Amino acid sequence: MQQFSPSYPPCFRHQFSDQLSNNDNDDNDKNNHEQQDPLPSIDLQQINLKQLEAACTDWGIFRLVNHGIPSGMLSELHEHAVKIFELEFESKQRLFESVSSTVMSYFWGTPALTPAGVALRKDEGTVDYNWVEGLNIPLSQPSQVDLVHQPLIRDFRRLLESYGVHLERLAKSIFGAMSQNLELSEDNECYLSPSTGQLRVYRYPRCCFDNPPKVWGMDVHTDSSVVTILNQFEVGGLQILSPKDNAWIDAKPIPNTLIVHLGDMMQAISNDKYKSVKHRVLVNSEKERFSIGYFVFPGDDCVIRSPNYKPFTYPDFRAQVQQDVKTLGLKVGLSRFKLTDNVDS
Ligand SMILES: O=C(O)CCC(=O)C(=O)O
Ligand SMILES: [Fe+2]
Repeated sequence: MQQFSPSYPPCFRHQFSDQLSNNDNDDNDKNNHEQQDPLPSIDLQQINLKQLEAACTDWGIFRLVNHGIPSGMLSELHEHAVKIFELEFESKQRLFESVSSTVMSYFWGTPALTPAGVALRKDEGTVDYNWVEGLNIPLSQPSQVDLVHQPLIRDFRRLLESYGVHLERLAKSIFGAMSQNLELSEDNECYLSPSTGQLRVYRYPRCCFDNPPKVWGMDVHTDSSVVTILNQFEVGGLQILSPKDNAWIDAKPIPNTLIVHLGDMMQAISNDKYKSVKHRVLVNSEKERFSIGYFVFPGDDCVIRSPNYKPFTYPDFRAQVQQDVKTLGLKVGLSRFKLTDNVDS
């Protein structure tokens, strides 16, 4: 029998036999290098508007190549993330209690957070954990990083800020090209507000259950953002629901490529022409998985006007999502703002 690491939150510390259980993801990992990548690919240095349009309408997700982020920066991010998550759980909690959530906050069990970075759970009922722990880093806040006395957090925050500068550049280019395709006017510039950028660094602990119920690293959802730019390190597990044939497909990690998801705000901005793609993360019994997501939103005062929707702002949307998660335990999403009775599929 092996005991899971003391760095895991107690609810993830299960004993398991060395003989590993059947896990969907084991097969995925083995086949990762053999399967052909099904996702469309966009070259950031020469964005082909036609290809981008097809990726946005047919898929709502694409792989970004030639993004210009040095690979050394990505490995450094990975090293820092490992170092922090590997701290003993109780010291990790104490460490994050000592810094402001405007710098970095720590959560586990759910990716749903309040604007202040606190994990948001359903009021009552079964506790239904996602097998994930994470760090939330709002890039919008003046970081005050010089005032942080914890070198581990201070240095990681600095590195994340440099990474954030690259991501802002990427998000602006992608959004600019999508705006051209959608013929958005200059009045709609506020639809993407880089000051809302936020990073999430995740560790998906190893997980082994001999018996279902099935546990998810992150269960099926759409992102609320305009766009999400995701970097997954080495270990796969991300799956997307292909809008083409409604089948789950692996979005495997390929070195030096990033994954771009269109989020709910982009679906609304495009009046449902582009899709906010459904995705989920599988658990893995053999390896821990790390990823970093960048999420960017419309400006707080920016009203989204789109024929299929009531005019709404991102804070209206976020408040509705938070209320639904608290009371229903799930995000209802865009259908709350639709003018017709057409509920999202
Ligand atoms: O870790 C991943 O690959 C995906 C994370 C994700 O979907 C999210 O944070 O919304
Ligand atoms: Fe997501």
